[in-house]
Amino acid sequence: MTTLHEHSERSDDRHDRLSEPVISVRDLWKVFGARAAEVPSSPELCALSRRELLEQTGCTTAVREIDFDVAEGEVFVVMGLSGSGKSTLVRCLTRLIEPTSGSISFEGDDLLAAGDKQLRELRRNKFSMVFQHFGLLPHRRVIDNVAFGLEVNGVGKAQRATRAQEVIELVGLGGNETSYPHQLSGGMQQRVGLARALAGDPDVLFFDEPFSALDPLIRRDMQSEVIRLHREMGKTMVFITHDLSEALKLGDRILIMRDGQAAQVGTGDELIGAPADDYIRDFVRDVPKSDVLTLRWIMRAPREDDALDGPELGPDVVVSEATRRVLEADRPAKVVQDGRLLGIVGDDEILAIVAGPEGDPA
Ligand SMILES: Nc1ncnc2c1ncn2[C@@H]1O[C@H](COP(=O)(O)OP(=O)(O)OP(=O)(O)O)[C@@H](O)[C@H]1O
Repeated sequence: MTTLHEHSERSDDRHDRLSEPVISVRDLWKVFGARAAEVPSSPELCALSRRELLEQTGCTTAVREIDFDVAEGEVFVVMGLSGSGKSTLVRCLTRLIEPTSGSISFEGDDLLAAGDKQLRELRRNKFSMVFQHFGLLPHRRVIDNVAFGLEVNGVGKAQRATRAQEVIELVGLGGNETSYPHQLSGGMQQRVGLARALAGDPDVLFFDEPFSALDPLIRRDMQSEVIRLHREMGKTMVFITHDLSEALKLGDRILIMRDGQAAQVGTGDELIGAPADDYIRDFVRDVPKSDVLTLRWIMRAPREDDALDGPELGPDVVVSEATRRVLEADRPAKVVQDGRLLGIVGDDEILAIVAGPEGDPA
């Protein structure tokens, strides 16, 4: 499994970004089938299993009672197994699929009330998508693929060439402007996809399993690239994946879906440190906890015989990064925030996570 250090570097500024949500989803349902509209408000139909519902009504509930907010500048990951409803949910957020019921607001406006014209505007100026299969135009050079959205939006030739060149450099594709997609590797093609998505300076980037088709090493490069771009540009991102390590690496918060429902929404350390149920516990079982859990999760109250002059560390420092300092010190580390002692962490707390038995931290 990949190490998750990038995630930990990112977590420090996570708490600084509380603001009005960019996207706000409440009680969202998407049911497929002729009788779809009946399902959300019918206690009898809601009580049926997926299979029973399908047999009795011909309907499939892909998204069920989902609530979440995405904050400005947040990377919000939607993850789950195949068929759990990830794509349907995210397509509802851009109205590529019409939800059956519930509400979605985008930048404070009711997205479900938007007419065709408004939707076109939103898709042109506010949303961008990056897909698994790149969606590049084969007969256009890299620069023309990147500039395509700008061209559609009526941006003049000189201006779109300048902007396309800018984003091409940004994603590390400088020198490949005149290549055709088939002349590029999968990773480079996906960089073109990224550049194209960034060209119009959207408010939100939606990623639908963008790296699933790439080799593992290229995939890691691309994940790091997304983290770097996010650091540089601070864009709000909604990212679908079925890969937990990818979710933990990229996500400020992660929504884990199961059979259309939200099994848990939380930060990586919340999912690992406080799994909502056995399903999540099982899901996160193989994650190296020391790479995700922070000192906040393992600290304990000081005892009378504890020396309180050990090294000071913040509560959001990841265990794997604190390990050496704690083990090298001859007294426990103090977990301190804003000058306040929150708890202490000694060798035992560290070793229970780094070397300890499989299972949840105490
Ligand atoms: N157009 C449709 N008509 C009927 N059922 C659908 C339709 N689209 C999706 N579904 C069903 O809704 C459920 C959720 O599908 P969805 O594609 O959103 O899941 P997913 O988590 O994105 O899966 P994957 O990772 O395989 O893409 C599945 O049971 C799927 O069969």
